[in-house]
Amino acid sequence: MTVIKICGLSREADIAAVNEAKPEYCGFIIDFPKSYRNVTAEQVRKLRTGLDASVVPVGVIVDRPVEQAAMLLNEGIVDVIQLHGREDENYIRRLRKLLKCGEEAFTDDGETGHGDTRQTTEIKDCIWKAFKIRSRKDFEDAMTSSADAVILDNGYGTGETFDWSILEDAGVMMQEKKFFLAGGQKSRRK
Ligand SMILES: O=C(O)c1ccccc1N[C@@H]1O[C@H](COP(=O)(O)O)[C@@H](O)[C@H]1O
Repeated sequence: MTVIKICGLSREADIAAVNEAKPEYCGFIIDFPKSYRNVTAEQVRKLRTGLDASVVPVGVIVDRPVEQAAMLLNEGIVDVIQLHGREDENYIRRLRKLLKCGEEAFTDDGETGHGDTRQTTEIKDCIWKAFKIRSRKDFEDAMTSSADAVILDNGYGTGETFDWSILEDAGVMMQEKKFFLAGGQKSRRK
């Protein structure tokens, strides 16, 4: 299944545009001042109130403390966190432990302690990890990540694609892991 994320929202006009386009996800670049799309968590909290409920908000962070990543999810500022720096497997493990949803022990029949029937996947698919792809090895390493989804990207919002020929014949691997192809996406790209 193909899903779309529109990233870099910072103004109410961006929210209005996303509400019209209705991608599955939209992204906010949080506390990364080098980006002209940079916003604070407080701005996201406010912008989110105007977001259509069908669009899932994603917080994009770069090498921020793990406690901040957990706070953004636990306080419901965003529903998904996209780790776009040098965060490693240890970081992802620590983040999972800090998540409130992680405390909601699932019973054997897959229900939470609150008696609701949410599926495990809905609750846990909230950690994405971005990888800068320069070689086949970069791609293969990305596919072994314990993140719930991986972002295959050229860099930090450069607006440019990486060499997609690296993914040639990778069909089977790409069926085993949720991934996003990022960087320089154009509506008419084939
Ligand atoms: O968009 C940014 O400014 C940005 C800054 C720091 C880290 C990630 C950033 N964006 C993410 O990068 C990819 C590709 O974006 P683009 O197509 O190159 O603009 C995307 O996932 C954004 O979320």
